[in-house]
Amino acid sequence: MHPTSFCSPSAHTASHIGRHRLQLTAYPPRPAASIGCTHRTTLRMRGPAAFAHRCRPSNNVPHASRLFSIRTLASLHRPTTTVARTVCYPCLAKLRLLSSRKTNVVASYNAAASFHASAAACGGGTRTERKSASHFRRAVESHQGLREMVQKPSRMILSDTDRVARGCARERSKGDSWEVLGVETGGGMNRREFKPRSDDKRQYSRETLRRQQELRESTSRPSPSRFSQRPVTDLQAERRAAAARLEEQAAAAAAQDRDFSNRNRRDRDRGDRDRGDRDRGDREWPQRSDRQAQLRIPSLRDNGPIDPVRAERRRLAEELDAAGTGRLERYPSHVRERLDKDTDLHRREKTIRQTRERLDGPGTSVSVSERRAIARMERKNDGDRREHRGSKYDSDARSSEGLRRYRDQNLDPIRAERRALAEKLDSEASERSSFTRPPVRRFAQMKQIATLDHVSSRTREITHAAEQRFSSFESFDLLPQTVEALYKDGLKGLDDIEPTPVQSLVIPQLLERNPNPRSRPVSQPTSRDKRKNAASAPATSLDTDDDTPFSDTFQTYLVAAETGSGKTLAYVLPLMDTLKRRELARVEEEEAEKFNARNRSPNDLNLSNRYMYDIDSPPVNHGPTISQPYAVILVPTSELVLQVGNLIKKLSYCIKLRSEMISRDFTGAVIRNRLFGRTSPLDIVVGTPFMIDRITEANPEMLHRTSHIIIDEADSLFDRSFSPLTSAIIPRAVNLEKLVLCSATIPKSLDAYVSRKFPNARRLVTANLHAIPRRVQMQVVNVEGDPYRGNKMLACAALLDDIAKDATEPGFRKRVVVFVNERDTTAPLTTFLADKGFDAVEINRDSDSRRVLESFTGDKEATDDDASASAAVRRGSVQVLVTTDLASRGVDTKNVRNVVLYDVPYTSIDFIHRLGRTGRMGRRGRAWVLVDKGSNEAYVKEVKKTMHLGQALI
Ligand SMILES: Nc1ncnc2c1ncn2[C@@H]1O[C@H](COP(=O)(O)OP(=O)(O)OP(=O)(O)O)[C@@H](O)[C@H]1O
Repeated sequence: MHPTSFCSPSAHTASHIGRHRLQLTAYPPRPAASIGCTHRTTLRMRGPAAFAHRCRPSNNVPHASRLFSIRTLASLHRPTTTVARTVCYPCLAKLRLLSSRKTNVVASYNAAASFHASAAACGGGTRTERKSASHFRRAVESHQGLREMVQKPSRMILSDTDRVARGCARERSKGDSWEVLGVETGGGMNRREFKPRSDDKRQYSRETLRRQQELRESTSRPSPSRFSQRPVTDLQAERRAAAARLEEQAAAAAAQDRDFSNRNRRDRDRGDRDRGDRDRGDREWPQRSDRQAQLRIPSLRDNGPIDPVRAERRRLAEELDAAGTGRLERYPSHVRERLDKDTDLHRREKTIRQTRERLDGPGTSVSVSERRAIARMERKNDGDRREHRGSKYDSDARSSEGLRRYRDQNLDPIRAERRALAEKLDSEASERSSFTRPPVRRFAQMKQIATLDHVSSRTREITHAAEQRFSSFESFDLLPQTVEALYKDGLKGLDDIEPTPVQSLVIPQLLERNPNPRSRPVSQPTSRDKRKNAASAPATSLDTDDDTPFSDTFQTYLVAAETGSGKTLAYVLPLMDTLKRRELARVEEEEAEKFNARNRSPNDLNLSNRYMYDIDSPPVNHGPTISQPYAVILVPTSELVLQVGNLIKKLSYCIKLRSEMISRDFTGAVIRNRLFGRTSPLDIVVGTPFMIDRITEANPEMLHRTSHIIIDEADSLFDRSFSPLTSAIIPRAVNLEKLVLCSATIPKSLDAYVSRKFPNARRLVTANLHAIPRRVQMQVVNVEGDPYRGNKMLACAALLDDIAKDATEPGFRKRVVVFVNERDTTAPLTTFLADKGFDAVEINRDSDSRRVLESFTGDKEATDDDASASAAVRRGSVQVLVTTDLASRGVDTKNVRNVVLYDVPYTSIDFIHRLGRTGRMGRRGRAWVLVDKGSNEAYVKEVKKTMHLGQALI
């Protein structure tokens, strides 16, 4: 800013100032504020000589001269009692400057005045003004403070009188005097209040003190437990505390040292050099080495968790140091001897070389005795060298470098030992690959309701490596028809199909290449067996204390991967492939038998026709027999039966297998037709535990040929409500070979149950298990404040309206799933939303969920609505599904981008499953959580933070 903008002096100012040479008095409490001026200045003086001077903006007296005249008047009367009311910023700054420099104040005043005066002249002016300008330049050059001001003009400086007037500071009367509160300069962004400097200083020092205090407190906290999982800063704090302790010790030792030397000096001064006294002093004062031992840096092992490799290293080094101080103060005698000898040899050789050089030099006369001495030295050296021959000493060692290396490697046992240990530790550390800290569990609210099992980072690392191995479905050992079925029907319409992590991990494990697995004879169960089975059928649930493990005649797998990661195909593909291989093997066997029968020799025929009149007894009709599927897939709901059953049916078309679905969606007649009296054998049955349990309870033989049971959504099917049914089905499959438990979450209860009942189960979990993908964005909406004031339904409707309006998914009907906690909420919420113009449907046990879900799981519907459509039309184009957790598990809502959690889920498990309905298979998704005063907002925020960090929920 040009200086003219903050003052309007004239030649009069300079001359005026030049005439009056007054001494500026410093005012101790507020030196700057108490001597300034403004365009509206009032001076008040205490006592009988009270005086007031008022200077209005309209006043023609220039700025600097006013300043000066005020000072003149003030100093003529009683300067120490003068209190100016307000001060404009440039003057304040200058006067601060001046008052802080007590030397030659008059000259400085002149400089300040000329600074004002010449500022106007810079833009051209009268001769006097130009003269002032040169004066000003000189003044600025000589005056550091002014130079700074010119170089850095303040943005807060006022330019015209109106704003100056507006910028006058607020005032407050205090007794009979006026107190300067500060100077306000302008409004808007430039508004700022200047306080007297001394206050700033005090404030600053208080703040600094507070920070220092905090730092001291934090550094002197006790060492944390290894498992308290506090962030790294704690470790740093402890290190600092250790360092502080050390410093204290050092200071104490230094004080003792000083004390000791003072005492010695006193002794010396006293002339007391008696040996006895000195001995006494030595006895009192520990030896130096002991003191050093006392001051040894304490190991950081004692101060919380550090990298174990480093800790071990440090410990060993300390041990060695301690051993070295006591045992080997210097090298052992034999080492010392050897070293001395080496050094002697080296020295002698040097002397010989120098003498020889001297002898060979021109005109040198050497005495006989000298020649003899050299010859003696040479002989001795030769002898020493011969002595060393065969030892490790070689010519290389004669050079200083070689000697050092030789000492390092062979002679210094401490260093050698240290080096060996360091190498050992390094190799051990590299074997252990990398040290990974356990995941930081910093979330208190989540901890309180922690339900999920902890998967170690080591397991995650291993599985992550396994997930990377397969880049295409062809690289698995699948039958060609299986791969073809996948491309043509399973993932129809998708390009660049690659196995997902869970598929890479699971398919190779579940695939079976041996077409002739062990077969066990299946006997028809007697009524006694049935009774026994019924009695032994465990009514186990996750909570029962029945710890009897299931039979270990089959392999158990626990497969867990994040939602929407393709778990269904991960178990369906290897299952169908295995069944197809077995069928092909059976067909081959039968053909071979037929072939053998055709080619039997006549003798064999005679033998078989020996009893030619024997006839087979006619078949006894026992009524229709139940089909015995090779595999059974259990899922919790009839919606999932449809979803999984349809996928298998699609794949079966190419692979040529037979599959059926059984759920309450089908009538009894349909189910009977599907299971009884079939002409062709059944390969796969998909059903709910309820239906399969009822059928197999009456007809246990249905499962006698079953070699594979797959339990999808295993955490649900082993919970309190389903577990008795599920656990009863497993033992009925007497020929079971593989049991696969599949889930997106492993609750602690499931983990404990699997460990108890299937101790040999193999766990196949993906690296990202229990983590909600970052591609799902979650927002928390607090409905308590304006404009909703606790009206959650209104907040939900407003949210849906926003979704309807936004520019996402152009050209398609948007789909939103709204999750509620209680079944009773679905109906009123759906009605409310429908009243507001949304196309809202609910799904509960009584509604036709099949039709409803189809519209949410199918492909996206196109819409003609454009941005200019009315609000009602836009709302109508958003499909809203209001549901409980019924639709939160397994339902493949792959085209849903928006999920609203109307209620905060009770557990992390529900969070994962509900949010898992969006952002499936690498797609993006959005989620909103509505919180009111009854919800645990802190918990929701922790979940959000965890999602943001990409960590697993707990
Ligand atoms: N390799 C693949 N490439 C592309 N899409 C796939 C692949 N595997 C599966 N999908 C598709 O991903 C979607 C989700 O699959 P699926 O339902 O099996 O997930 P999920 O892990 O069982 O989910 P949830 O835990 O919610 O039950 C399905 O639409 C499926 O067709």
